[in-house]
Amino acid sequence: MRFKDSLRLYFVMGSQDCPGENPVEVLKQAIQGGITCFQFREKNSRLNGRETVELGKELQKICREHNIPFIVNDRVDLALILDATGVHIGQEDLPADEVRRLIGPDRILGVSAETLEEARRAFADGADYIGVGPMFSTSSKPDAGEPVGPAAVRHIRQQMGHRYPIVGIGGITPDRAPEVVGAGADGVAVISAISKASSPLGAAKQFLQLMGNSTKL
Ligand SMILES: Cc1ncc(COP(=O)(O)OP(=O)(O)O)c(N)n1
Ligand SMILES: Cc1nc(C(=O)O)sc1CCOP(=O)(O)O
Ligand SMILES: [Mg+2]
Repeated sequence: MRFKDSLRLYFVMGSQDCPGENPVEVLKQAIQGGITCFQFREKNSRLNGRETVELGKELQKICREHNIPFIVNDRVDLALILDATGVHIGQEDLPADEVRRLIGPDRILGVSAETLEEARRAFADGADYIGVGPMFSTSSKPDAGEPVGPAAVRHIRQQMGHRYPIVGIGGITPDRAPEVVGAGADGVAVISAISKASSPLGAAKQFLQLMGNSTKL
């Protein structure tokens, strides 16, 4: 499977995203439901460094057992400690070209991009894929800006062509996912619609069912 195909249903989660639930169980269910990639995003959480590494190891093990790419958000140090598949960084994080140097050629590098200029720069700096968002309003990331909508994906895709992997993120629910892939994204990245669903397994299934064979422009 090409990495691009792993972006179809990209689940992003940290312990802060599933209050009252065990993140390990949430991830297991999401995998049963069919997620294709996972990002460990421990952000403003209550865990200390050691607890973060311990949780990361548990989640990484489950991903390995199911052949799911395991991406670490923001932290190159944690990605290296966990021997992660890759790392995802945003525009306010370390520069993408420096991160590429640190992680080497074989790990996956994801970079957030809102505009065509940021998208071009990300790929020039060594990104394997970009995360474009927020697609819709979101309560999972208080510092996310105004929604850029699927139109931002459409614009980047039309200008850059089909070679570049793109995932939409932010406020995406199963019923809105087809708009995002219809605009040209390879897939959707999702926190709360899976982590806070009464059944993460059912939610993941619903995403895949509704996206069906929705194709890119
Ligand atoms: C797949 C994906 N896309 C975008 C983001 C957002 O990254 P960033 O802008 O650095 O914000 P934080 O996630 O660090 O709050 C992402 N994490 N994943
Ligand atoms: C982590 C993240 N990044 C965003 C961006 O726009 O770059 S929006 C976002 C939060 C996504 O969570 P939910 O699926 O619950 O809306
Ligand atoms: Mg970040």
